[in-house]
Amino acid sequence: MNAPISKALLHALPGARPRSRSGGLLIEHVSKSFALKGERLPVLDDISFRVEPGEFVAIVGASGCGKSTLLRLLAGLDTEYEGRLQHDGKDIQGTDLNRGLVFQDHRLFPWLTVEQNIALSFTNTRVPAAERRERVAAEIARVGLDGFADAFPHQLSGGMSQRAAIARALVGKPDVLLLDEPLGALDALTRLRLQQELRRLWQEEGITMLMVTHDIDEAVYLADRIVVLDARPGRIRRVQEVALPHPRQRGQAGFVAIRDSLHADFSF
Ligand SMILES: Nc1ncnc2c1ncn2[C@@H]1O[C@H](COP(=O)(O)OP(=O)(O)OP(=O)(O)O)[C@@H](O)[C@H]1O
Repeated sequence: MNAPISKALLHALPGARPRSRSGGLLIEHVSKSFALKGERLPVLDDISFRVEPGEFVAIVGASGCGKSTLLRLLAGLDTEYEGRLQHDGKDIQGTDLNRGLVFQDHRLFPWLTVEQNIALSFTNTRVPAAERRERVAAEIARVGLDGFADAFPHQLSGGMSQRAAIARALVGKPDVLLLDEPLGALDALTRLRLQQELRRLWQEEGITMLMVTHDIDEAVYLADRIVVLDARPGRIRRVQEVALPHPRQRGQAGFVAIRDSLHADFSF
């Protein structure tokens, strides 16, 4: 009989992570337009792709091609669109704690502490107070903010604020994290550090991640697949597979080749 692989050993294997059974997303023939000065402005045109449970997918594309719009639709923040959006086979009809959302700006309330900001995710839920406290403390520890539960946002660095925002999304135990340029406002070193932490979180928890980023290097470092969008209206140009083991080495030939081919998509 084979000995069971310990969790620690499983995580030591390059690219290995717990197999997820939930957290699949279906985006099928999705189109979206906005009304602007009495005219329809088409923003997304016939977008179709799947995100498998536990997969890390990045979306890249020129400014204004509709990346954030697509993420907002998947979050359930906007329900006016054509086509079909499903999470684990169910139509997305509004926001759900099962789909955590992290934005570029942390959106923490300045008058609330880190702990209180994270606990806000439980608004309108029936989670008992003791369990709330326990889960908030666990997430604070998980994102490395031990000792800062009672700090206010102005007492945190940019990176710490983003960690708090990630903890707020995680406390609902989502099986999907929707990340809209979550590291875009950080300095280069903090950004590299948080990229590693996001990767570790993804590998350890098996949460499906769908991340919008302007940073091609970041997309190649993290994602299994990269969806490249064209602009006006947003259409899928191509989907790039990244079959490289983790942790990825940015100077490695395979990494550089994929990064260069993506850069070529955006050279004019
Ligand atoms: N509520 C809105 N009403 C009207 N137009 C909108 C609205 N939200 C977005 N748009 C338009 O939709 C287009 C896509 O916007 P979106 O923010 O999704 O792009 P993006 O790819 O995320 O851009 P960026 O990379 O610059 O963040 C833009 O032309 C924008 O002006």
